[in-house]
Amino acid sequence: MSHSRIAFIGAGNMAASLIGGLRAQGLPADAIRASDPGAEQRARIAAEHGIQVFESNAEAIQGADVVVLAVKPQVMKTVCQALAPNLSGNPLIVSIAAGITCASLENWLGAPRPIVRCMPNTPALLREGVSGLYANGEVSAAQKTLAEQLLSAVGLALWLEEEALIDAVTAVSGSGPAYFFLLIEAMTAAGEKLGLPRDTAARLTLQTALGAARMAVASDVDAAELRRRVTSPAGTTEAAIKTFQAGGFEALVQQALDAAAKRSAELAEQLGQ
Ligand SMILES: NC(=O)C1=CN([C@@H]2O[C@H](COP(=O)(O)OP(=O)(O)OC[C@H]3O[C@@H](n4cnc5c(N)ncnc54)[C@H](O)[C@@H]3O)[C@@H](O)[C@H]2O)C=CC1
Ligand SMILES: O=C(O)[C@@H]1CCC=N1
Repeated sequence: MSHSRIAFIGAGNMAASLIGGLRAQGLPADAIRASDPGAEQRARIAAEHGIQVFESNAEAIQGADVVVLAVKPQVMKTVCQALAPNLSGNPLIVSIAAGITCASLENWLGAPRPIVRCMPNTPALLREGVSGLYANGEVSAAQKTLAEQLLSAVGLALWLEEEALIDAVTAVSGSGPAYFFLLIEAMTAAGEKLGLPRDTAARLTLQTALGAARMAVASDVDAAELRRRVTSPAGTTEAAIKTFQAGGFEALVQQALDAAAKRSAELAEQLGQ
């Protein structure tokens, strides 16, 4: 990574997280460029990270070893078709867009190209993200290492053998932070209904979420065993868990993730044309 030049197309939230992670890992500012039509985004990212910014995508990719596509899925086709004639030196293309396949990218970029498709998540902002990565057949071993270094700058990076599994990764971890936020919202509201001041209910919930996640990550036993250790026979936890299970909690989680994975595949179908 130390000698690679990286260009970001789109300087929004995910690009800012990735650039922050790369800078924190010691990649020099002059190795990173970014382009965005938004003057505000350009000014913010330049001020925050000291990198060179461009209004023109074509200018930003000059001399790049890695081009990171960090625009919304809906504009990806237009962006790629405009980039295609300006790509020289066959850089590694890294796409973080939800629901855009390697086949669509290859089609829009106009030639077989080394492409790594990733699904990161927003905790990347705190370098606590996790990403699933898939490399097409054109990607060299050195380029795979580059992509992995890029995504591991903001968290855990896990390779996938099949591109279709990106839909499952999107369902589990891409959208996943929102499920935990929903549980945090619901537990805070329930604590308030039980009589706690809102702020106390929120702080109890948040620290419990953090503590439970840290315990589960650090532990050498699985989550089911950790749950059993909290659950005294005929105690309070058992009363709550039985209520979750009577309401079909596990089946509901499966249905929710099935819906997310299905939507990811549908988006690929719709946006890939
Ligand atoms: N937010 C999330 O939880 C996740 C997002 N992603 C993917 O990351 C990608 C970026 O998402 P965010 O950073 O959240 O969006 P964002 O809206 O913050 O950033 C996108 C940026 O692209 C810029 N842009 C628009 N048209 C452009 C063009 N023609 N050329 C260059 N830049 C252009 C916009 O001005 C904006 O700054 C999306 O494809 C999304 O699917 C992936 C995983 C999780
Ligand atoms: O909701 C979405 O479609 C995107 C993809 C993963 C997280 N946000």
